[in-house]
Amino acid sequence: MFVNNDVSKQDMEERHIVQPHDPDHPVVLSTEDLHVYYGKSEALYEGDLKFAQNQITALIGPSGSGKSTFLRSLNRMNDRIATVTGKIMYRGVDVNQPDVDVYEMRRRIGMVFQRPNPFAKSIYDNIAFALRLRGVTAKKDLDEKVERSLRQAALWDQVKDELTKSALALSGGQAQRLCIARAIALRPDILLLDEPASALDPVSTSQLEDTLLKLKEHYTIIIVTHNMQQAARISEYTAFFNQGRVLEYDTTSHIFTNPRVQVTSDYVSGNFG
Ligand SMILES: Nc1ncnc2c1ncn2[C@@H]1O[C@H](COP(=O)(O)OP(=O)(O)OP(=O)(O)O)[C@@H](O)[C@H]1O
Repeated sequence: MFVNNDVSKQDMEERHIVQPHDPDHPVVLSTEDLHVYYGKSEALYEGDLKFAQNQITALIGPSGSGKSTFLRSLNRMNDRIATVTGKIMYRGVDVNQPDVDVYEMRRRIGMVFQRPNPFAKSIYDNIAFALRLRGVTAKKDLDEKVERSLRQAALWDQVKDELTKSALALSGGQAQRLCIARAIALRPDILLLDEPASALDPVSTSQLEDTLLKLKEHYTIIIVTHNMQQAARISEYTAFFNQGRVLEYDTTSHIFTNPRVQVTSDYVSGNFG
């Protein structure tokens, strides 16, 4: 009756995966036969997903279903804590190979975490820090890049007169946008966000969503969220995870208005568990 853990045979038979295929938004990242193990315990089974350029993809599903495990594998944040097998194809290169320069890869595939984690430095230096490490030292260049990043993260107008102030004095929503500015300062291609609004109030959450909608003009965004309305509001594609498997993947409108898998339907309508 049951295949691994509590995924029922019915869920597996109903499994419905529709990969994006839009010529205007080609696939930039895909996983093939991705499995993740914490010790001997398998946390992710066959995560095969494709991600479309300049689109937002939401990863949803109950707690412990493997969303963060999947997301963190994409730029190898799980390297030290898990065994990740399978391919992670980024623009034709399997970045899950041992000879890949992980540091450089993470410049292209950046991440923003659940809790805002600004450095104990000034607002300016939070962004300039990584730029300097990468050899940007001329003040004019740094100023330009700091401003561009803060503008894209919709924080510039609020902080432009206090760039030397400690980042630790920012509100939660501002601090999270600073972390986004920090991530985009290096001009990544893909932005991974792990529940970035979970610690924010509704106003800050709404501002963050507006920011993400603008950022998708420049970046491909993959976001883990527990907030169904948020997924519905901002994403073009949604993947539903359950018990370490992707049970349904489709356009967000399909997932929310016409889900094919019963457990997806139960989850998005709040009848789960
Ligand atoms: N560092 C770790 N060591 C061991 N097991 C882990 C670790 N991180 C996650 N797991 C396990 O892997 C499974 C998937 O967890 P994961 O955090 O990916 O789920 P999730 O869907 O993101 O959950 P949540 O929504 O609560 O963040 C769970 O059984 C979890 O206990």
